[in-house]
Amino acid sequence: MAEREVDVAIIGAGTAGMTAFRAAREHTDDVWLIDPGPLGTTCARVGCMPSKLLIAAADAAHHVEAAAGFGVHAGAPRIDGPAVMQRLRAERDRFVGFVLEAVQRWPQERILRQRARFVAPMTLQLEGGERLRAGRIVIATGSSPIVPPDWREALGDRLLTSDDVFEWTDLPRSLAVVGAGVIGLELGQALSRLGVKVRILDRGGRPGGLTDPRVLEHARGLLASRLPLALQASVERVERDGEGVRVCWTRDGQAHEERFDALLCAIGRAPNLDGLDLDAAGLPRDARGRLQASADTARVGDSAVFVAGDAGTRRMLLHEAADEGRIAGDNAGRYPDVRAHPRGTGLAVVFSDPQIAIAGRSHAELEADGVEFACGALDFDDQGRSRVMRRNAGLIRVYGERHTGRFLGAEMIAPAAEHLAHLLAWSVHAGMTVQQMLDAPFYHPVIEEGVRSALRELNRALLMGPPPIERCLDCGPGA
Ligand SMILES: Cc1cc2nc3c(=O)[nH]c(=O)nc-3n(C[C@H](O)[C@H](O)[C@H](O)COP(=O)(O)OP(=O)(O)OC[C@H]3O[C@@H](n4cnc5c(N)ncnc54)[C@H](O)[C@@H]3O)c2cc1C
Ligand SMILES: NC(=O)c1ccc[n+]([C@@H]2O[C@H](COP(=O)([O-])OP(=O)(O)OC[C@H]3O[C@@H](n4cnc5c(N)ncnc54)[C@H](O)[C@@H]3O)[C@@H](O)[C@H]2O)c1
Repeated sequence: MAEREVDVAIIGAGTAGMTAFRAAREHTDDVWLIDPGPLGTTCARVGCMPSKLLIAAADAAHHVEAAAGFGVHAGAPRIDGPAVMQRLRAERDRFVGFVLEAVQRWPQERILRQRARFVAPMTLQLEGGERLRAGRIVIATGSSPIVPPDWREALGDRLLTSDDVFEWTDLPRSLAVVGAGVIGLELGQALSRLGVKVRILDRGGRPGGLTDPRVLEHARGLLASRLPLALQASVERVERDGEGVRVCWTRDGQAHEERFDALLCAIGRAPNLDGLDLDAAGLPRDARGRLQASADTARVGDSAVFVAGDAGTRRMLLHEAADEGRIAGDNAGRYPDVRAHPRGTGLAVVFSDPQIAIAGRSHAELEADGVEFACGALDFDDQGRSRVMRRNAGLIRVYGERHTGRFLGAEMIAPAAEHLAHLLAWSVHAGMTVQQMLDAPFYHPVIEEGVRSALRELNRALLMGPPPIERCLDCGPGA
């Protein structure tokens, strides 16, 4: 059997694998990227980009309906499903094209379009029969939607995941969405706004991954008023009903049953490790069979194997995959001179309406770490600029460290949360105190004035500032 000795083998050519490839090649040319394809990354093909394209169409429909609140009457929007999906797929293909162009610029002989699995420590078997013995290996195989096997068996092709949605040529009439995590909320709300009869069911009560009890309570009420959302709903049975599906669930002791065209399963994603035959790799794994890599080196134990992106155990987010790919690739390239790279500040955004975001450390993380912290809050109901735009719904809570006044993080369901969260994550990243943030300029009238009000309350709670002046003039009317 052909066996090739190589310096670095990278399994998976998604975002993490591609950044790892680039970083490792700074140290050696003998770097091999292995992926059966289709290339183009989850982000561009079936993730971040197509989901945001669907949300953009939904927002357009929503703005038409919301215009009446300003006295502007455009009539009921007519949704052309095939046109919505056609634009989505065309733009999606454009984004995928950019990724493919980048791969095509690399030395093609170093890209092996095959699936890999371990047959021994540091030895990979490729589908085509060849074996690679690698000095270092980066595992960047991404993740896949979790689908209960009995649901798949019962529903067949009427069970969909986010991987299927962006291939649609038209919108369905109705859809059960199971899971109100990031994917369920984003896709469920967008489809609902595009006229699909949607019901979102979640067995838990933490939509969008929020952890702050007050923000959570606010979010539950706000989302339930805008979305067909049932939290703490337990799906008891799913079955095929002709061309559609029947979903039976219970909530508060009450049984419900409803028929839909299909069921979108959005109950989480699991790292793609099953096909790797990790037992043969001799790598330490946790109780769930996942690879535990050091956050700042991406290295698994004291092995020469590194993990990056969704294949690891940290947050499944694009910028995390890119960072980890860079760290894993750099360390695989320079091995054994492994270096620690400080990790970026936490930042997560759900593109629902209102958006949900966590910047810096979450409430749950601060509690788990035993940090002494205080909170400030602002309800956007009366926030000046938000009210002007009829987007005055949401709550932000900001956290600061007692004794030092250091700003630690925030959770929110808020208008323009994607922007507020960046501002706040950057403040955490820069190590700012709450007072330093308050000394920075705030324009008027802007949504950020709401953040200032929350920070003033926080500074007071830290005993580092005066009591906020109710309806103060420099906050702008209503801020
Ligand atoms: C619907 C959806 C929306 C999202 N929206 C956002 C968003 O708005 N913002 C955000 O930050 N994140 C978002 N994400 C998450 C983000 O897309 C992922 O965190 C990121 O793309 C993961 O990149 P990766 O490199 O780890 O995996 P991938 O890009 O999936 O790459 C993994 C690669 O490994 C290959 N592979 C697997 N097994 C093998 C094997 N045995 N041998 C060889 N190759 C193999 C696969 O073919 C694949 O090409 C979204 C995800 C989804 C599903
Ligand atoms: N905007 C973004 O950044 C973005 C967008 C989409 C996806 N992503 C990434 O993809 C990951 C996966 O997203 P996801 O939404 O699939 O997972 P998730 O972990 O965010 O949410 C899964 C939800 O499903 C619920 N659930 C689990 N089992 C269930 C069951 N049997 N019945 C009913 N509900 C059940 C859970 O309570 C949870 O609320 C996210 O964690 C995120 O990292 C990010």
